[in-house]
Amino acid sequence: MALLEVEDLTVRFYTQEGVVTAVDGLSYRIDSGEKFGVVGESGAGKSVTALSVLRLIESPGRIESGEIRFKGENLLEMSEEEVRSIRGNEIAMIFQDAQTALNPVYTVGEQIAEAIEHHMDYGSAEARDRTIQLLDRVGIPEAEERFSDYPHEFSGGMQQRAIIAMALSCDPDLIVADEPTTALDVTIEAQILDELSELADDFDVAIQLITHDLGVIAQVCDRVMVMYAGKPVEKAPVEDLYYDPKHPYTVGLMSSIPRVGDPRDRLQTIPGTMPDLVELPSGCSFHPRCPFAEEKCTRTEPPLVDLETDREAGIETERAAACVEYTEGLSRGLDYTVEVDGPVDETVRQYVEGGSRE
Ligand SMILES: Nc1ncnc2c1ncn2[C@@H]1O[C@H](COP(=O)(O)OP(=O)(O)OP(=O)(O)O)[C@@H](O)[C@H]1O
Repeated sequence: MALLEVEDLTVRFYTQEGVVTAVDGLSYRIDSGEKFGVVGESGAGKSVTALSVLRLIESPGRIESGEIRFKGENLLEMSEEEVRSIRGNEIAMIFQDAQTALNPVYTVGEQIAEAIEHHMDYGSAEARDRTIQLLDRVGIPEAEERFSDYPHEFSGGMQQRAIIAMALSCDPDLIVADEPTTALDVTIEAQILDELSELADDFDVAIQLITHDLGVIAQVCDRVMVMYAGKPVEKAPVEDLYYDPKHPYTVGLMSSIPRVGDPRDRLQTIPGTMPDLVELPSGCSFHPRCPFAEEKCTRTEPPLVDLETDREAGIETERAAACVEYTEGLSRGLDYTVEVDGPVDETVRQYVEGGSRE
């Protein structure tokens, strides 16, 4: 059984500008111990998806429909109390901004130990020992001494490590990590991603990793879902996505990953911006930005198609894409080639060695 199954999830925000459909009929699954990536530009609906899984959508937002099954139980039908006991316990979260996750008036160690005492029913000495072990395990040197440091005495990278320790402290089954390393220096980012990936294996915890950066996905994830304007446009095992992307938007995201020896000194981005979610373009939402778009793309909204069965993709799908090419067929087809130099999971490291991000 999958650990998490999201089925046909729709989330809307009722704003003064109109009704924003931030997530639209989204389905996916994450298996136990699996590292699942969600990627897309700003406004794709990645964070809203993550907040839905934690049942943290607040007014003016509303989960309109769908099911979110965690270990077979629909989170959307649970009482607030039941959800609270799952949150932070069986499902932990890591957000981008360490400052909001760590309370400045308590020491780092106290905060983690308190979470352990609260969720795991440990005594204070045991909780302290476990905290020190965890701080050490996430790569904080002299963990015993650093237990009594305040958050401001930690560097940004160390704060993020402490947050990872906090997330792991209650032995969760799933960690939802939303842009966990975006605020960090590129070299530190690569180190922390490596460790996160290793820790997930060691602790047998699944990860839903949210990022706008396919290089980050490459370093950590097994499978990936690419989102655009609230919908999945492609789902694939990470290697397949890199070597053989099926959706033009994925190809656009890939061209913004720098590579070693690449003469470009700035990231290429996909021309145009994410559409207004109150009023999406007709047909395929990506068509105004798609270099392969034809007239028919303005008429038909392509469903996510399972590329192995040619049927509409369900939550179990391994390889799927939502492009007119896979339903009606484009008259000129999708004409691109992809060149990947070296193993996929070294992409990030290569570019760290190759130069700076800007
Ligand atoms: N509190 C809110 N009020 C109104 N609209 C919201 C709210 N939160 C999200 N939205 C809408 O949902 C859309 C998707 O937001 P979401 O944060 O999930 O995007 P994202 O893919 O995570 O991008 P980012 O990387 O910028 O966080 C936003 O563009 C916005 O229109």
